[in-house]
Amino acid sequence: MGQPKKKIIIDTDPGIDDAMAIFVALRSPELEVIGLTTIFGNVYTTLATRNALHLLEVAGRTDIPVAEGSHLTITKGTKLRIADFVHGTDGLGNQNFAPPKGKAIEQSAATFLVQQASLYPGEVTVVALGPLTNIALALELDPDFAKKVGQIVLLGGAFAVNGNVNPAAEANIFGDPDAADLVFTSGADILAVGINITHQVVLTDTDREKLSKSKGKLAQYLCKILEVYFSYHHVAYNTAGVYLHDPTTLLAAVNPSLLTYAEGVVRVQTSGIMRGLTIFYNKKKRFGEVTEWSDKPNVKVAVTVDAPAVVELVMERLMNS
Ligand SMILES: O=c1[nH]cnc2c1ncn2[C@@H]1O[C@H](CO)[C@@H](O)[C@H]1O
Repeated sequence: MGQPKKKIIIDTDPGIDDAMAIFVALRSPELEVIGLTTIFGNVYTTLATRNALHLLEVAGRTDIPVAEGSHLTITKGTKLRIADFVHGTDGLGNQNFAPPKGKAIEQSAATFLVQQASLYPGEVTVVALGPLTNIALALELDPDFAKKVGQIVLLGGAFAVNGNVNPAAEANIFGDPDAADLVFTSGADILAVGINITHQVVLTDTDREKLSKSKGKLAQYLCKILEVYFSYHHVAYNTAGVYLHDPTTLLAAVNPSLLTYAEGVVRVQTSGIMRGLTIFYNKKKRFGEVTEWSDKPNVKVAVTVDAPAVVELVMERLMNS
């Protein structure tokens, strides 16, 4: 008998790298995926829900519930920035798959998150792969959510590096900076994986070729949808490979020793030209005056990653899938 499986809920905006992360999760014996919740980001929320249901059907895991998340930011903002230019207009590499047969459950994402965290206090890990609106709504819905949730492992922020939306902001934080600031200062056990980490984790053309030789159904499926993601990286970053944002974050939840992290306070810039900027206070200086970082709870921010080990794990779990 091994360790008990870690219960996880993946909050997701699928998304090509989300699809990879979901499949890696379903192929990780350490995890029990107890639900998917959906959010806008790579696509609008309605399409994120459709894609989440579709991916579970592809993987033969329609037993896993999907709860639809917010269509608006936490401040009821409707002007959303959608990264369809990264993932294709359908979010899954312009493959125009048939609509899923299944439906989302009645509960909203926030209600589902609160319910599961209350059902299994301290045991549920939320892996947040999109803007943090649903998590912030869960915190608003239940003031004890921060205490009840086991850990929130989130893909977000650009810590001491440029963003990917603009030099200041990373896409998930930019998607809902007010929600992100609420989550970072909530007191929950948070591990943030920023693009300072995920830009080190590259799936190369050679890896993709290897994946394409796999007989696995999921590996074959991913090779199809990856084309658009590779083209975008080639043009935008001039790389012969793609960044494994979401799979890296998922694996951080499986095996935290793939990363090292620092502890301190994170605040998010919510307006102006640096909207979405994440600033980490490392607590090295004791400031004489009260700052916006004073008396806020610590979070963990990843600072190094064993990138070859992450790529190897992703490949290993997908090759036989
Ligand atoms: O250039 C980009 N603009 C917007 N979103 C992006 C870009 N590159 C990747 N992502 C998406 O945003 C998250 C990481 O920030 C990932 O989910 C990734 O798919």
